[in-house]
Order: sequence, then C-alpha cells, then structure tokens
Amino acid sequence: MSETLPSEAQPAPPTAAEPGRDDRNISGVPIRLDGVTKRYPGQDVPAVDDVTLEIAAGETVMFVGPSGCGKTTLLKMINRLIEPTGGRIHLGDEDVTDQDPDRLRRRIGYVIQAGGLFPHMTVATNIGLVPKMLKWDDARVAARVDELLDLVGLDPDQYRDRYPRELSGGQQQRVGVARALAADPPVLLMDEPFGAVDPITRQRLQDELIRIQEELGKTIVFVTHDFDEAVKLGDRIVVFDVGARVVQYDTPERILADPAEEYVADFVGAGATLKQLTLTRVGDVDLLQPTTATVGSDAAAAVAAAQAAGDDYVVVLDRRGRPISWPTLAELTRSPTIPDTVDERLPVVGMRSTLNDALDTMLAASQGGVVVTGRRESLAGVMAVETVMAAIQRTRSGAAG
Ligand SMILES: Nc1ncnc2c1ncn2[C@@H]1O[C@H](COP(=O)(O)OP(=O)(O)OP(=O)(O)O)[C@@H](O)[C@H]1O
Repeated sequence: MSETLPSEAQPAPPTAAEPGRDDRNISGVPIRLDGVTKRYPGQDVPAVDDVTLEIAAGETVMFVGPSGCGKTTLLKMINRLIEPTGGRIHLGDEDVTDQDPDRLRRRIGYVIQAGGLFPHMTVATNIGLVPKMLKWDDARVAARVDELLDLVGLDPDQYRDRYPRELSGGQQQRVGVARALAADPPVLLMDEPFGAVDPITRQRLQDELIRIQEELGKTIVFVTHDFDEAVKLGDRIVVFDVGARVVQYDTPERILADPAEEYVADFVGAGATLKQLTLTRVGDVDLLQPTTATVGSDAAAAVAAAQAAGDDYVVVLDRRGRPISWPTLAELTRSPTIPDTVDERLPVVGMRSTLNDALDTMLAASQGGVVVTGRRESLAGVMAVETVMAAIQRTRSGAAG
C-alpha cells in the first residue's frame, strides 16, 4: 500500500464512518482528486500543483487559504469549468476526468456569490433549468420548483413568479441553492456563496445550509475566506497554501486545537478562544424560558405573569407562535392589549446558530441577549450574553488547565 503514496506527506483520507454519524442520510458520493494540476498559459508556477485529496461521501469540506492560493481553480476543476492540465478526478467509482463537461455538470450543483441567477428569468424558470434540460415534463418541473422553494425556506406561492431583482440578496442566494439542488445532484460546489450578503443574513443562510445538509447528506465542497464560516459549516477544513498545497486537512476541532504549522496558526488567528464559540451551537446550551404573551391578549395579565416570574420583559408572539418583539414591562403598561408591532431590530438566532453568531447578533442590536427560534420560527427560548461569557470562561480555563 504505502509505495502508492506520493512522496510528500498527504493527509490521511477521511472515512465517512465517523462515530455518531452513521445514522445520517447520505446521498452524496466521494470525490477523489489524484495529482490534479493546473498551469495557466504563461504561468511559471502552476496555480494548482499536484493536489491529491479525498472527500468522503456526505461530508461538507471547506477550502480556506490566502487569496490566490488556488482554491477556486481547484474547485472549478471538479466540474471542469476549468480544465486540469494534469491528474485524475473521480466521482464515486467513476473517473470523470474525460467525461463530457455538460453531462458532468448535471451531476454537480454549483452555487456562486449572489446566486448567479439569470435576471430575465423568473425564480421558477431559474430553478427549473436543469430539470428542463433533462426533459422532465412541465408538471414534474413545477412540483420540483415548489418543493425546493419550500426546502430553502421561501413560500412558493409568493416567490415562484418573481424576478431576481425583486428579491433580497439573501433570498437570491436561497434560490441559487435551490437551483443547484434541482436535479438532486450528489455533489454541490459552493464558491463563496454567502460572501455578498450582510453578516446577519449570512448567518441565517449558513443555518439553513446546515439544516438542508442534515436532511440531504450531499457531498459539499465550499470555498470561503471566512475561517469562522469554515469552522461552523465544515465537517472538515482543508487549509491551502500557494499552489493549492494542502497544509492541513482535518476537523475544525482538531485544526483549532492543533494547527499543523505556524502558518495555519496565523490563519486561525489570535482569537482562537473566541473561535471555540463557533464550535458550540445555541441548541447545545440551556436557554431561558421568558414570559410570553400573544398579540391582542390582555397586557396587564402579561405584566403580572412576568413580575411573578421575575422577568422585566415579555416576549410577544404572533398568532403562529413566532416572536415579534420583546417590550419591557414599562412599555407594556401603555396599552390595554398586547400590541402587534413587529420590532424590526429584534435580535433573533436559530438553534443551529453558533454562540459566535449569537454574540454578533447581540452586538449588532446593542442588546444583552437574543431570542432563539426553533421549528417554523416558533420561540425556543432566550439566551443571555452571560451564557456566552460563561462559555468563554470555560474555554479559557480549559486551555489554561
Ligand atoms: N484565467 C487565469 N489565467 C491566468 N492565471 C489565473 C487565471 N485564473 C486564476 N489565475 C491565477 O491562479 C492563481 C490561483 O487563483 P485562484 O482564483 O484559484 O485562487 P483563490 O485561492 O481562489 O483566490 P481568491 O481567494 O483570491 O479567490 C492566482 O495566482 C491567479 O492569479
């Protein structure tokens, strides 16, 4: 066996069978890159130099590394938007290096920044492109479009006939993900998909991707500049240096705990303690259960209930149980019933958000806590900034001991 390994050290190929992950639904296939090289015309040194890498089925693998190190070139060789100048690429058991690129791309979803949607086509037409190319009948395409809009959290009735310009950046990105998933490809390539949206929207899109991936188990290769994003989304991270040299290929936990080289330590950054917050999900910590009141109910009763519970605010829920504001008791005494005013600045995170996301959201809203939502945006609880601080304390004392 060992004589088949290339001379320089390559990371041990991962196996899909991680402890505790066997129950996951996997629809992806493994990707194997074998000595893959790209030399652009006129370049002295290859942009990607003899890269050997194995990506396990159903894993999300994040590509990080300095600008120009070859991440995008390597990614685009997988679906042959860029032709390799050397090496072999396998999807599952199949060598696809010489396969017709159009055929190959139907098996590989591709998501780029800002969704890459066609501006003159409706959302439905954009999503249905590949199924139409595959000659699905209209009814099947329409049903698939609605199913995918649902999957990415957009109401089909509201969004299917809109044009991309009638969507927010985050919504466009969701449609981009839906389009990439349309023909149910086993592999998804994502090139800085969330780079162009604001931090809070990015955080929600990341949470959605985690949820979708839990459901579908695709093999995802994801290029990012944001190390926190890599830690949050990745089952594994590949840290590259110039020429797409693989410096470290490991789980986020192990890269944070034990960076392979000084270069990786620098890349991980001095804020490694804070980055540990990216490893903890909001759903992993104990949430506070605040006093709640539904829109239109008696305000005095809500105030009394909050006082009895020792709360100085009430979380107001709409008729579907979704939090819309968290007025103080003083604010509530001004009206006889609970108002239906939606607080646009209400800091909200999901159960899959990280403690780092929660902290960012609190800081952005200048609030000492966040409202946490669970299924169908219903209230799951409230997290106070003290919970984040306690997690930082624990990490620090863990590191010191
Ligand atoms: N079409 C091209 N022709 C010539 N050189 C190219 C071409 N595309 C990329 N390069 C060069 O190849 C190297 C790798 O580029 P690539 O875009 O893959 O890096 P990257 O790691 O994705 O960078 P970034 O993080 O800045 O997006 C760079 O030096 C770049 O200048």
